[in-house]
Amino acid sequence: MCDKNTGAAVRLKICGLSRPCDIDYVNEAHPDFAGFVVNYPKSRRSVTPQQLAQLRAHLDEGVLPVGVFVNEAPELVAKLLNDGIISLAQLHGDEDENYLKRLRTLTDGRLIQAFTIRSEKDAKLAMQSTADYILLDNGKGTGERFDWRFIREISRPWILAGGLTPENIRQAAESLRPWALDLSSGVETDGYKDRAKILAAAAAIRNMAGII
Ligand SMILES: O=C(O)c1ccccc1NCC(=O)[C@H](O)[C@H](O)COP(=O)(O)O
Repeated sequence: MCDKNTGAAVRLKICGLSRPCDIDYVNEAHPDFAGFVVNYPKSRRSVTPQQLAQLRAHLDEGVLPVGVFVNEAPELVAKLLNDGIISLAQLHGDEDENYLKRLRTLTDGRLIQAFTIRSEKDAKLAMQSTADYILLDNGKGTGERFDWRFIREISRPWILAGGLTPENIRQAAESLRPWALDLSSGVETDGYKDRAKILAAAAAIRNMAGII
């Protein structure tokens, strides 16, 4: 069975929020998910768990906060889920099935596992994840697409990420029919989230409702 996103509108995730004004922008645009890169100083988008809690407190109900983690201690990921600071955890490092198993003993929270897609084999491997959702990406917020030809049959809900912009998400949604689209660099200007681009992405998604 090819479980593409048939019928239902595609969901939108805006990722890499780090400033109070970024929260204002997503509260105005109302995507389905708002992503925060947590405890990963190599990223200019990284926030501490304390900053995450402060930012998240101002997020509108209905925009679900997602913590993005790179090889984080499962205890911290579980605590943020169990305390309701985040609604989902996105695992964006080298987390394996043992890591997921350990995390499942600590929390019932929903998990997204990210995969870097460099070949058809990578895409096939992603299908085997026991996470609730898989996210297919070009890396870690690189702003670049992976080769979409590597994606064939996807028999589970999946999130498309990497190099998406307000201008190309319609084509992406129509041709690949993912469950959700994830944008970060594509809604930034000079390295910061851009209100107009976030609103344009949300408008593009709304205009697609009923089309894909
Ligand atoms: O954004 C980062 O800096 C980052 C760092 C470490 C792990 C993940 C990270 N980003 C994940 C995302 O922002 C999205 O899931 C996705 O990669 C979108 O990327 P982009 O191509 O920039 O739109």
